Amino acid sequence: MTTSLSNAYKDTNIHLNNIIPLDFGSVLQLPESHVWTDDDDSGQDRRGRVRTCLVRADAAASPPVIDLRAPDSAGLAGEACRRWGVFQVTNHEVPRDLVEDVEAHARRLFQLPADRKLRALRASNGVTGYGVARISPFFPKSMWHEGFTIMGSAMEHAKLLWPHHYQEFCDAMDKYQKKMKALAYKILLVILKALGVDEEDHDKLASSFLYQSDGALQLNSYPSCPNPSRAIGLAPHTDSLLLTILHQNDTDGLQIMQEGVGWVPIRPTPGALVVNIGDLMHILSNATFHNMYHRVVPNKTSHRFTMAYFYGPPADSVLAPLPKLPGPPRFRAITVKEYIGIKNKHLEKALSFIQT
Ligand SMILES: C=C1C[C@]23C[C@@]1(O)CC[C@H]2[C@@]12CCC[C@@](C)(C(=O)O1)[C@H]2[C@@H]3C(=O)O
Ligand SMILES: O=C(O)CCC(=O)C(=O)O
Ligand SMILES: [Fe+2]
Repeated sequence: MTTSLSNAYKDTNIHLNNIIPLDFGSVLQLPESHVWTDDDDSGQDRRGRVRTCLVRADAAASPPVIDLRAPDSAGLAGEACRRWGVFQVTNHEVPRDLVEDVEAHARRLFQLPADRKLRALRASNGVTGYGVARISPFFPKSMWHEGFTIMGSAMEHAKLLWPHHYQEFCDAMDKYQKKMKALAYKILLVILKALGVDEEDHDKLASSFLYQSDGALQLNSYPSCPNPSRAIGLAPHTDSLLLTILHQNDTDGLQIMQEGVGWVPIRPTPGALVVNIGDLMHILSNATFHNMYHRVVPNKTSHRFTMAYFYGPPADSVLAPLPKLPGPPRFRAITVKEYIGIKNKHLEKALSFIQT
């Protein structure tokens, strides 16, 4: 029997219940707790600096936008994963009105008064509900961000937010997670193909844990910020699982670190979804695919809303570099739960603990 993905995050040593998001609606100035300097965002690693190396959008090449119906989508995705660790997809078959509906629900949620949102605060050892990003304890300053995490049904926390009117929210989240799961599976197949896993192998691997992957949905809000050049929306990090599918509203903010170049913005492209490679896919690809190191910066005048769907195998699955790949394996085999445990202790250094 497999253990669900949520199990990988339960009872870890991250305790967030004493860190709560700021009441963004009530502040006119950037509080000292949210002022970042170049040293504050380095976390466990010095690849990132707050603002000093943002490249102009037009000065750098950008990750590609790939049409999922194109016959060469696997080749293009493979190239993008090797070079960037991220690409955008169109023709993904997620209806535009569903995306808009979920975004509208997210807006409604984050616009609730602070005391109402705190009713749904994530429990100290829990995974779901309202609160700050899980990476918060690794950084000395607070982020200009609030989030709401869902795994499966959102009912438990939605009832606390809207005691009589939670059903519509839950239905929209269910519908969106179903669509995301199907899309993530489709993209997983495209990426595996790019790694040389062909259809024949799929039959052999049909019962593999990879194909039993599931997801978590994170609604993110980055309110407009009185002094965005000194604040951070989401501190630099990599996502831990196989891949993440992100919808961003029309407000810029997401940036990826490209070695030797700097922070490159990933601008919202109408109708496209951003797909990025996480740590587990980096392991599976024997480090040939980048696990995208990224951050979010806030905006002076507009409010950024995003929906991130994190996709990964059951907690007790064992992951290792795919055997077909050339070269000696660069990582030892590890369960998803063990990896998340290491990440929750060591953040960006986690991979170095499992290098061979
Ligand atoms: C399934 C998940 C991935 C995530 C932890 C979570 O339970 C939901 C939030 C996700 C997030 C978003 C911000 C960065 C990140 C590293 C974090 O701390 O929370 C990711 C987590 C992850 O990729 O492990
Ligand atoms: O909101 C964004 O643009 C990115 C969100 C993100 O990186 C995350 O939730 O892990
Ligand atoms: Fe992320």
